[in-house]
Amino acid sequence: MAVQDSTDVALRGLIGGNELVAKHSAVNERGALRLDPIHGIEFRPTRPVPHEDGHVTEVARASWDIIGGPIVQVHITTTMPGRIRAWGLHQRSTDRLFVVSGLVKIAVFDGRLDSPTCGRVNEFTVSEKNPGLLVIPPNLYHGWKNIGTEEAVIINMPTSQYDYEGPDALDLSWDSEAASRIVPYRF
Ligand SMILES: Cc1cn([C@H]2C[C@H](O)[C@@H](COP(=O)(O)OP(=O)(O)O[C@H]3O[C@H](C)C(=O)[C@H](O)[C@H]3O)O2)c(=O)[nH]c1=O
Repeated sequence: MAVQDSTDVALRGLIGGNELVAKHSAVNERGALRLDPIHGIEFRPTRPVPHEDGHVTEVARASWDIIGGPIVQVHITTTMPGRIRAWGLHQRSTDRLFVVSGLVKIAVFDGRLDSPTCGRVNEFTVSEKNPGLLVIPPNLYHGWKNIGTEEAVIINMPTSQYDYEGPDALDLSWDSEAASRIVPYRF
């Protein structure tokens, strides 16, 4: 009884201090993502299709609403284990990201003052076991961390071609003092 009492006191202490948190799933009972999306963000989970020698995973199809426009560039960017690439922001281009391999935590912050979801953060943990196409419209801070043990391979199909003379790519270093003031998210 004495043990129970002291456990109870310890629990109350933790709950009061917000240390003890409920372990929510990334999906709901129907398997859909449990997430309030940032205005303009879309995620289309993809089911790998088994065949006699492996799997086919669709990355993009012109018929999907989420694609939103023609594919003008496709590139692969990789991230080494433990590395963080953040925060990027495009003023005109939309990113269309697909994690081909590796385990990646992608975070997006809506700092757009005129957005109905201003201030919101979305987090997506994606991998070859949880694949999907993530569309990130312009003017959202975004980035990711490779939380796996292998080099992560990510396909991007931005809606504009990379402009060598005037890149539409702003960078706010994730470990800068400014980032800690502006973006309420820590990897
Ligand atoms: C897209 C592109 C880039 N580059 C050069 C420019 C930079 O010196 C270097 C890395 O560029 P960037 O960080 O834009 O590339 P990504 O790794 O694809 O960036 C991605 O991760 C970050 C976090 C984001 O914020 C971007 O939105 C996201 O696309 O490659 C080229 O030479 N050609 C190209 O087509």
